[in-house]
Amino acid sequence: MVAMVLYAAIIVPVLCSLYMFHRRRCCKHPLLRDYPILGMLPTVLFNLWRLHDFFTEGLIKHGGSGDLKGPWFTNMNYFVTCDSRNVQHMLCKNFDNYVKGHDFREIFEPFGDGFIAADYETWKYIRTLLHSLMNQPRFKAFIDQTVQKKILTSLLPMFDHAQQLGRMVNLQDVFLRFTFDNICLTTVGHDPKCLSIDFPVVAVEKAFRMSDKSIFYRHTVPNSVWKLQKWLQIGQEKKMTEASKTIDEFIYSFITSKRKELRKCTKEEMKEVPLDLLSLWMTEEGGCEHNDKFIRDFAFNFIVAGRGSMASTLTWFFWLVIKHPLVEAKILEEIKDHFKTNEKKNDEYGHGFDDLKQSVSGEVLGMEEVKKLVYLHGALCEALRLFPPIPIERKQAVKVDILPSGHRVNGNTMIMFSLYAMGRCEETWGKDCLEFKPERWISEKGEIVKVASYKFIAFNAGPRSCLGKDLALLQMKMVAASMLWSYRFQMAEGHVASPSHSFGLSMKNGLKVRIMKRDL
Ligand code: HEM
Repeated sequence: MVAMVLYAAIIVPVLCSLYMFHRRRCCKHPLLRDYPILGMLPTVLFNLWRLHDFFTEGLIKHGGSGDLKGPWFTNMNYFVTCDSRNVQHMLCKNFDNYVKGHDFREIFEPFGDGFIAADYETWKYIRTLLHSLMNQPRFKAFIDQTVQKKILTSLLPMFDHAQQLGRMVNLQDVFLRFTFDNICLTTVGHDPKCLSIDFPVVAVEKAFRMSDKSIFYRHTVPNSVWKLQKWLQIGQEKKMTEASKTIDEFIYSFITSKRKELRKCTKEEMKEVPLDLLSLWMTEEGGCEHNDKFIRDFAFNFIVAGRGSMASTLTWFFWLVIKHPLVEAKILEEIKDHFKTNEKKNDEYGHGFDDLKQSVSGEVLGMEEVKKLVYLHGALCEALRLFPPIPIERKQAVKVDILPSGHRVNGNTMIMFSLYAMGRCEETWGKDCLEFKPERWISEKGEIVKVASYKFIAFNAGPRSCLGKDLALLQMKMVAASMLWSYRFQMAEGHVASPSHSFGLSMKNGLKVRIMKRDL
């Protein structure tokens, strides 16, 4: 017995020292204090309430990059960076060496083989196809008309109703509902009508929110924990399974009905099919030959890509604009200068659409019209710089590489880059980087200043950059212009804006506002 205790007294410290030595070797550039066994977890938990700002400060203090180590045995170890040279290297120059990887696909399992989680040939194939579909003028015209109708028939009437009743409205919830209806119309041609005056609970929209939550949860615990929960079907994993079932039923029902309709069509009739993305894809050469699961993954990924990011940007944009009345005044002045002195002409969608515009109160501008609103564009870019909807992205190195900052990454190193911190770097944005200044986006000639995408990173950079960037900016300008033109918004008393603990950068407790009609 005594021998055993003596043996343990020698072996345990030796093992601990070896472990510490190994840990120091692997963690040459610690970002935070590395505690025995628990790693950097205690410091992260202590600062959870201001995580993005905390990481921004830490990264800037350490020259833009460093190691983040999770507890022992969890394998939650990352190289973290906000150095735009590293990001340019990973996303553009040495793109092939940095993939989403197997771990990402496991965590993002509901995304299946869709473009968000896929790598290599599968990703390349879908990207090429999407690029050609999204660039068709008739698809852009379809989105333009869909958004205008949605603003006129759902968004503005809902604000009118709330304003008449003197009700507070949670703008974040409104934008999530609006963008969900809108992206469902764009993807499958169906309006789930989440945005209406009674704020209904729509099962499939609720399921998408739950799926977001579950994927975030998987980032916060070791893989073994959520996998065990999934196997036992308990906790958040049980909710994920239920949400996936609802989402799948929703998407598969459209795939089945579209297949049936298309089978009946002659070649000539094919040209007249609806212009939603799924119909367009399924009428492409070979489009119908993909199996249902492949088309389901495609639709799921597109709905996710087009939903949360716009809702998040609009929420932070309105919060910033409400806090900066001078910016609001300049946006209104710009709209007035361009449109309110002349008769607006917008008859390209025919009589039916014009009749609709006559029959509802409120104003809406089309995509061609909002292109002229440079200051509003700058204000939205500023919101995206300070509050990128996807605040952190992850990549996995395939082979050993030396980053421009001098850090070495090994094959399989997990890398995170903070888009949030990159928008707040003094070297890129100057001493006033924390200020909301739409003017920084406008040149002396009155044009939008072009910033390299690996610096203005909200839409990602390189071959995997956002395919919906231009459409998203135009749609958000249409929404913002029509809302600001007709209403004034006042923040609820005592409202504190802080990011919630979620995968996207949403606002904790939403954005509650009082609405007043604007007299111009
Ligand atoms: C404010 C709005 C938006 C922001 C900030 C944004 C941002 C991003 C980011 C950061 C990525 C890279 C994701 C990754 O690889 O992990 C991405 C990809 C993508 N986005 Fe957006 N997005 C927005 C709106 C949209 C909209 C409205 C659409 C579609 C109508 C869209 C379509 C796509 C597509 C198809 C990709 C995949 C590109 C690829 O993997 O090759 N996005 N977006």
